[in-house]
Amino acid sequence: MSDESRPSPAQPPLAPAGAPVAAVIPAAGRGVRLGPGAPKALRALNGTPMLIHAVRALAASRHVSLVIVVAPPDGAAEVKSLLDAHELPGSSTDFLVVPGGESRQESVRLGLAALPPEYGVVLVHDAARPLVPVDTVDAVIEAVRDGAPAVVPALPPADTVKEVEPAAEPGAPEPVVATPERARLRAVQTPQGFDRATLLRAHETVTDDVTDDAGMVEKLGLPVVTVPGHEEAFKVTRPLDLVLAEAVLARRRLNDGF
Ligand SMILES: Nc1ccn([C@@H]2O[C@H](COP(=O)(O)OP(=O)(O)OP(=O)(O)O)[C@@H](O)[C@H]2O)c(=O)n1
Ligand SMILES: C[C@](O)(CO)[C@H](O)COP(=O)(O)O
Repeated sequence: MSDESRPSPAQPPLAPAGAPVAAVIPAAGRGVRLGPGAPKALRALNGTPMLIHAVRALAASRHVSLVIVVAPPDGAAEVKSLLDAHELPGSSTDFLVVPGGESRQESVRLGLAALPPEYGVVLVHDAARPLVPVDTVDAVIEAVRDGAPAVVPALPPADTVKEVEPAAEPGAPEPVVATPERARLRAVQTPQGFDRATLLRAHETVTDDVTDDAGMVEKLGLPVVTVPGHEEAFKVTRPLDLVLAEAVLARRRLNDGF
């Protein structure tokens, strides 16, 4: 039998079951769309900084053993103090804080530069998604450990989506170019989960502007899969999102004393 016709041995999973999991939390954005104030990740939700909610959400997974927080460029010391002041009772998760960069992509890259070698699975989670449920975090981890190089939590859009020719002036009418078939569209959230080598390669090689890390893996030509997202994993972007986040926290307090 020639080498070519011999059946190839099964590929080992990229990130085998039990591979240690680290999470990078980009938290260095200004939050321009939220309006004037402190950097978005440091603004309070129910009296606690949004970033602390996000860190707790990731550390709630028993699989996550390291969280790397990417702080506003001049705010690393403040973020370290915040983490010290908001201990996570019963958690064995370790923390690192590094200063971030000009763009989300650069902030994630700076976080990855601090990643110790033993972590085979890496999650990237927006500080601006402070209320993601632990089940969503665990579903992403499970899919990566099952062999997917890149995993994104996703939800079907509630609205019909149009492709337009963007107007030069904000608010000017925009010609509609197409109506993509809604059943094939998904709105993606974080945490996005990756086999470590895949994510590092994506950040080393892809230089185009992208809005999420999975998009970089797509540019490498590698498969990205979705798992079900969650409505509470929404991104706090505009002022109304703060109202919604406070309402979700109030409902959790009523339901389970969180
Ligand atoms: N230079 C940047 C820009 C963004 N982020 C992080 O990326 C996540 C998603 O970005 P987004 O919600 O767009 O945050 P901002 O960039 O802060 O928002 P805006 O565009 O309104 O300023 C946030 O957790 C944000 O802190 C980051 O770490 N570094
Ligand atoms: C990564 C992300 O949250 C996935 O939906 C999103 O792409 C971030 O985009 P933003 O424009 O930086 O908020």
